[in-house]
Amino acid sequence: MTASTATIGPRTEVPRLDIDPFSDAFLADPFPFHERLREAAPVTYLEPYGVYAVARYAEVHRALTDWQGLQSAAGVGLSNFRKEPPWRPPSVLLEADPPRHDAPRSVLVKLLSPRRLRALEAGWRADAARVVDEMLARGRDFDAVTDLAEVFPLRVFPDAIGLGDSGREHLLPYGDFAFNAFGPRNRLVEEGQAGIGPTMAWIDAQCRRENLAPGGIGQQIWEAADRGEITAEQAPFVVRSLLTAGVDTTVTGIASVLHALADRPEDWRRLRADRSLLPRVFEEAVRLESPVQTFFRTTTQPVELAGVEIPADEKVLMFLGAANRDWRRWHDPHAFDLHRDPSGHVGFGMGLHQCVGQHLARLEAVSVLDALLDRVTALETTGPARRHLNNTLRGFEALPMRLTAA
Ligand code: HEM
Ligand SMILES: O=C(O)c1ccc(-n2ccnc2)cc1
Repeated sequence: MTASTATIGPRTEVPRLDIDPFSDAFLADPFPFHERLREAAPVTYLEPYGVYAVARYAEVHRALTDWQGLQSAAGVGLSNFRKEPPWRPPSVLLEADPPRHDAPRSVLVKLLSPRRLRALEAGWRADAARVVDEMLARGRDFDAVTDLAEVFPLRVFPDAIGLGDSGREHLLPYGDFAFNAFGPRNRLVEEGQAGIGPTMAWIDAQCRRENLAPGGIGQQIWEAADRGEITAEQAPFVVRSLLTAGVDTTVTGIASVLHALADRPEDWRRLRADRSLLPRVFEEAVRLESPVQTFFRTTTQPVELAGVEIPADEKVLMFLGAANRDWRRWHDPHAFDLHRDPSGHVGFGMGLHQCVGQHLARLEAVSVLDALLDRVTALETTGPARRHLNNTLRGFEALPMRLTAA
């Protein structure tokens, strides 16, 4: 590590670190790098990309909530939309600031609220039971990723949106590419780029009103446009945000919670006896594993952060996963603790852009966990987890496991 320092702000030096947060080494095992970033200073400067970085809880929380000083409309990836064109029309939520951000946000807050999702709950729980029964019928050994975490979201989410039956195989590759695209044009983006054309065309087609089934969330977005809550120009992009975010995130989230709970017989017994703990278990898994590891902001003016003045028009990389394991905020931060109060974690962001899909993600995860807890008395790993590398998502290729049927 070459850590030279340079006085960038008038008062506090900012360590310049030679750390590439999108290298295979970092993505495969971020924790040693998170430690270096947190302990170097509240604000650091990453030389490989010429961006500022925050990794401690306090500064990440500040960057997430100061949406005027650190905006999303210049992109929440490495690319600064003020300097280079985005790879696709920007998100009308994730890559928008008030006032443009407000109407699409309020439509999704309503359509994805816990109350609205309750209408889906019975069906999702029945589907989770079927998926687990099908798995159990194949024997004790399974892969928590390919047999469960990837199966269940694709079983329930496209139907909830109102997608047609054909082409759903495009959803995972599209999400994987979009989450890679928040990073630099590295190998992960290059590999995803090849062949993305037909996938992008399929995604764009599914956003059109005529391809969305009546009663689905997609159609409800178009009906919000009919009521003038959003414009007809915004409607397809609101649908697109759900297609982009709706699968890879929950696949990663479900795999993360199974990875956290495996080989913990005491916790498993506790949960079989008391299901009211499940929502908190999911939140603790999202804190500890942080399926979404990073997002950027862009300074709109000189911003003072922990005594450092960051000039205008600079990219600031927020290490959500590092903040969620900061000893300054969390007792025993690297431990999965069923009894901890995980509220305040930044795994779903914080403030204006906080994840509007978190209730849907939680309902999927709780449905799967409940179905497993009903049928299984022990969940053990039978081999090493294999990581799936992505510039933004921290997920798995494989999670070999063995279960003991009740
Ligand atoms: C475990 C699963 C998930 C995680 C960890 C996650 C994480 C996040 C994070 C960190 C943000 C904040 C982004 C920022 O501040 O720039 C966010 C925003 C968002 N999420 Fe999620 N997400 C998940 C699942 C979902 C799902 C399933 C959906 C949709 C069905 C979704 C839709 C959104 C949208 C639309 C935004 C933008 C909100 C806004 O800009 O106002 N997310 N999510
Ligand atoms: O509008 C988009 O394209 C878009 C919106 C939200 C996400 N996201 C990230 C984490 N949870 C959701 C990703 C893409």
